Amino acid sequence: MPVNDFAIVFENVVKRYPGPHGEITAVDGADLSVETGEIFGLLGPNGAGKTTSIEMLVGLRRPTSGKVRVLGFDPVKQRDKVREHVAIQPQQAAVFDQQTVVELLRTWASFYPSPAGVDEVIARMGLQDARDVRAAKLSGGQRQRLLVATALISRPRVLVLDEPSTGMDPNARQELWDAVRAHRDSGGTVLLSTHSMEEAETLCDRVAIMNKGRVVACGAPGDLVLAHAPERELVFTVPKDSDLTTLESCDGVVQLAAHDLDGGTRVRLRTTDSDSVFGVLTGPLGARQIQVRDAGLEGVFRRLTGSAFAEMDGELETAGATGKNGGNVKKGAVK
Ligand SMILES: Nc1ncnc2c1ncn2[C@@H]1O[C@H](COP(=O)(O)OP(=O)(O)OP(=O)(O)O)[C@@H](O)[C@H]1O
Repeated sequence: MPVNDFAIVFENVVKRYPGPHGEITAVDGADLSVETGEIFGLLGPNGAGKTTSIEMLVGLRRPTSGKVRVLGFDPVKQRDKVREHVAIQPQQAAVFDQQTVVELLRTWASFYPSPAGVDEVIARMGLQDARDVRAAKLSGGQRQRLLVATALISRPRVLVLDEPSTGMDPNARQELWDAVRAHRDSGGTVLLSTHSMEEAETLCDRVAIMNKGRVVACGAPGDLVLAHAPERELVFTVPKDSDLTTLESCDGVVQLAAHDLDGGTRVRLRTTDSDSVFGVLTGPLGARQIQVRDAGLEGVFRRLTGSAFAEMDGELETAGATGKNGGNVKKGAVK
């Protein structure tokens, strides 16, 4: 796809800030491209460079080097064009506390030549009950949704949200997600930063994981899990005194723990090749109550930015032998 067909393009983007002990490299050669009509998530630990990237995207900061394009426009040189088509949720300070939700959105709508309908945006953000409530009296979640509503009022082609669900309860978050999806479904593009793996997995078509100013992985959440965190944990029940040696010798088995219960033996197994294990489970072993869990995006994130698969460790406290694949195959307590 030619560069101009992407809604957002970063090519080898570097941003350095002056610091007390020399320059700080906030973004260190980042490359990414966001297609028109997708919900794209930026993930990364604190200080990874997400906010700096967003600020460069909307023309608030100039890259030290590299190329940033939004809808084909240079956000620094063509800031007016970018303002016309790209909206970012404003910061809290931009909300006038004494205005009601409807008054405030009417004010925002007056800034644009062909704004969205105020009541339509109120409904889309689930703010009907708060329509005539002053901004000062809104809950944290309502206020956050109002900020996103002010961005939607301009009918942006690209909607940029910096940690939009912060402070929202599950219902408010669901409404936000529905509004973001509706924006995508009507042809818009969304770029959002988030610290919530659930938000990234549930909402985003693709995500980029940033670490130390670089994009270290990019793709659909499911594809990233397959590529970077292939381990699966399987928990199942087999008849008491089953011979587990065939299972232990399956390709990819990393760890196995077994614990006798009243109705059989409960087994917890970690493997990088669940297909090879499944044949044995459903065939000779006659396993029941099979549960499968992957590490999700959380596992990818940990692996690429720090520790790997830590959430599964510690649950398998057992003494054991070494399996065929070199990992520890352990037998003992399973909770
Ligand atoms: N105006 C600034 N001046 C100097 N350094 C800055 C400035 N803004 C950000 N930084 C530094 O640049 C790096 C990247 O910061 P940035 O805020 O872009 O990261 P982030 O991924 O958004 O982090 P968070 O998740 O905490 O918001 C950090 O080391 C930060 O301290």
